[in-house]
Amino acid sequence: MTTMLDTILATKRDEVATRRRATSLADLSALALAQTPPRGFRRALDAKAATGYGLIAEIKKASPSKGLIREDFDPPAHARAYEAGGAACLSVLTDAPYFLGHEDYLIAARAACRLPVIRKDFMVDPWQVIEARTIGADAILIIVAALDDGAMAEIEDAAIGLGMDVLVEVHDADELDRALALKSRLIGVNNRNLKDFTVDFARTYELVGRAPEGCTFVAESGLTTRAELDAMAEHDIRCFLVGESLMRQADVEAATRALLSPLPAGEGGARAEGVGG
Ligand SMILES: O=P(O)(O)OC[C@@H](O)[C@@H](O)c1c[nH]c2ccccc12
Repeated sequence: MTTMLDTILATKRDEVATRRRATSLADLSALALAQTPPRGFRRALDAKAATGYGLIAEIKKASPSKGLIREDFDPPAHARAYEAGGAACLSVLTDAPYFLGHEDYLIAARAACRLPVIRKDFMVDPWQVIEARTIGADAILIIVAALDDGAMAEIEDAAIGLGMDVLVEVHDADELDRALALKSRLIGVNNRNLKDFTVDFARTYELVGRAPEGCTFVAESGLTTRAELDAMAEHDIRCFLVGESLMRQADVEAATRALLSPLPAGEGGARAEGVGG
């Protein structure tokens, strides 16, 4: 069966082949090395998680499963709102065909704030990692389901060589084992199955217990309310990647703050109001 992920990856391979013809590796590498150094992505996330929740807030215009998410899409304004609301890091979708993303959105968002930024795209070739650095990305995503072990290691080494962090995304125990054979200890569990788009928080709960000490563990996708984050925290998960539910709010800054702010004293067991959920 051809899955959505297969389709996206096939398109991505064609796109990368075209881009590779337009710019030589030497030129691209020179551009990457001329950038200011990466902002520490994992460091920023861990710092926030030490005293609260570490949020990777995503700038996302549309998705294959949801269509258009944000009509008045404004990456620099969203970046400033996320930063003011207390996010640790940004994620910016750059895939155009399926997510209506663009490299320029990442450039504009990063320039508008001081947060580290992950390029959220489908990496199939180390060439894309160098390209990500030329637009300023501080981190990249490796989707374990999309790559064989050799390709994952090559892509990770390219990122490490440029001083970038790598978020390694898994959705089952086999993928987690393959992720842990890499060097990065920043692991994301995608609650959304990229093959059929179903969301299941149980995935995160199952896998967090299998991650060794010293991992930064990020729950990704489908998160909407403060109560959901608090439930995850009971399983020791303190880092989250949230896109759609924040992007649908008129006041992104207030919604981000509401998601992250501590519960008022005395409300211990009762859950605070969520955003949009
Ligand atoms: O918008 P959501 O449901 O909050 O999810 C954000 C993020 O986890 C999701 O966009 C995502 C996770 N992994 C990905 C891989 C590719 C594209 C997108 C994603």
